[in-house]
Amino acid sequence: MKFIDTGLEGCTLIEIEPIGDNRGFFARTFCSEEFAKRGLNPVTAQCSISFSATRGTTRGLHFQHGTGLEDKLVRCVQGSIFDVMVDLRDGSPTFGRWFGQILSAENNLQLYSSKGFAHGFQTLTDDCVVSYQIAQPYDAALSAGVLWNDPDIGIEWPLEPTEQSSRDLVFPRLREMKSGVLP
Ligand SMILES: Cc1cn([C@H]2C[C@H](O)[C@@H](COP(=O)(O)OP(=O)(O)O[C@H]3O[C@@H](C)C(=O)[C@@H](O)[C@H]3O)O2)c(=O)[nH]c1=O
Repeated sequence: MKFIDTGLEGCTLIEIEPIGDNRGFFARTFCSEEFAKRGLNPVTAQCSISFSATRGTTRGLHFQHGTGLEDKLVRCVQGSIFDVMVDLRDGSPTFGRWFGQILSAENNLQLYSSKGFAHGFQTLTDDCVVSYQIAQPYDAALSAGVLWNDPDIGIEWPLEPTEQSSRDLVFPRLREMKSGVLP
């Protein structure tokens, strides 16, 4: 696995390194020892997947509050997505900045963010499957979000959204939040 700096401390791009042979390939997508060595949380409390049928489906931007703050590893295992992490950490020198990266079943890239980031993505193909590995359990009571198109964040989404949840459309803007998210 290669660990690649994104310019946002706490957000790391990870390139998996497939070992190919006559059958196909084998690759590690996670290794607790390597994660711990690089300061990434090696705990896995939950693995989840989502399926999005339509290109342009946009999910997020999500985070959990307080004790629910998440360390999250995201991978696209079918199709292709534009994946985004936003730094919401109070006092962070990169507060409010975002990092976006295309993740696909083919490009071998995964995106990791530590506590205090919001996450969202947009599907670039139909029939996308996104896989998550998260260090904390889901807690609906702590689940929160910030508006996907907040102009103060200014994410350059590649497509006009097609499908979104009603909840995602009414999240507050960054400037309406009382404070950022404390890691
Ligand atoms: C995230 C999540 C949702 N749910 C339930 C709540 C709801 O009934 C249904 C769909 O939830 P959502 O609408 O929140 O699903 P979705 O919008 O796909 O939520 C996901 O978005 C991306 C951007 C992330 O970063 C993920 O961590 C997660 O927040 O699944 C769980 O039971 N466990 C979970 O971990």
